[in-house]
Amino acid sequence: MVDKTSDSGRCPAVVLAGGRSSRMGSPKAAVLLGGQTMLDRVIERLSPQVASIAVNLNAHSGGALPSGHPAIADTIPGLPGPLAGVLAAMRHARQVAPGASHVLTVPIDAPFFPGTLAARLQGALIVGDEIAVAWSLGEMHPLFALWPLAIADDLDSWIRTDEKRRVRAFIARHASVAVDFPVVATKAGPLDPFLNVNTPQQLEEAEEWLNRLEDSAI
Ligand SMILES: Nc1nc2c(ncn2[C@@H]2O[C@H](COP(=O)(O)OP(=O)(O)OP(=O)(O)O)[C@@H](O)[C@H]2O)c(=O)[nH]1
Ligand SMILES: [Mg+2]
Repeated sequence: MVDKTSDSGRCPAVVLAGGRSSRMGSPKAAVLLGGQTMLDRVIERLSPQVASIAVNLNAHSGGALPSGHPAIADTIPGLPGPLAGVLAAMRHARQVAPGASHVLTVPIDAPFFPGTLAARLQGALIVGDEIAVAWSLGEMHPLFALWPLAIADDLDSWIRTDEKRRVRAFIARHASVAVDFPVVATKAGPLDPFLNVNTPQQLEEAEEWLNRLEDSAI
């Protein structure tokens, strides 16, 4: 059986922010929601859950961000798609947390993701070497996942050969467990905790949810 976690009992995490943000029109990491950048918001939500946080910025040449978290480039430059970021996350985790069996990934554009994300994904591992993936409302959220570091070499060769590089297709190659997260009950109705903010209009909607949520802890 593989260790479910790092030595601290918490896993390392990587925020996936290496996309083009073409629908938003400007980098989503720097977009403001409730007066805070999306990156700061995601880091704030993730910090109590994990052992360490790095940020995948695709072609970024490395170094630290203003928040002090390391920025990591894709390990295979020029291959589009989020799996390039997942691979970079696996390689990074192997370096910074040699005892860890998995790395958690969280995309930059889902500002209300659960505060129990890491604990519930880790707790769902059965044998210990599976991918644990978040679901809500009957839909898979494949970038909210705990990835076993042992499958990094398989991902490395698979993304070089499979042109579509679909995240779901890669998950289907391996043992996985699904973890269902409930909607968040608010006075204004149910909120999908994985609400995705890709466009300026969705950003406005997220701002409205934030105002409604002011009194309710999520
Ligand atoms: N490293 C890396 N990450 C990516 C790439 N494309 C998408 N991602 C990440 O995958 C996640 C989901 O992708 P999208 O929601 O489509 O984000 P996006 O590609 O920035 O936005 P669009 O250009 O509007 O599709 C985001 O967290 C991105 O940062 C890529 O080419 N390389
Ligand atoms: Mg998105």
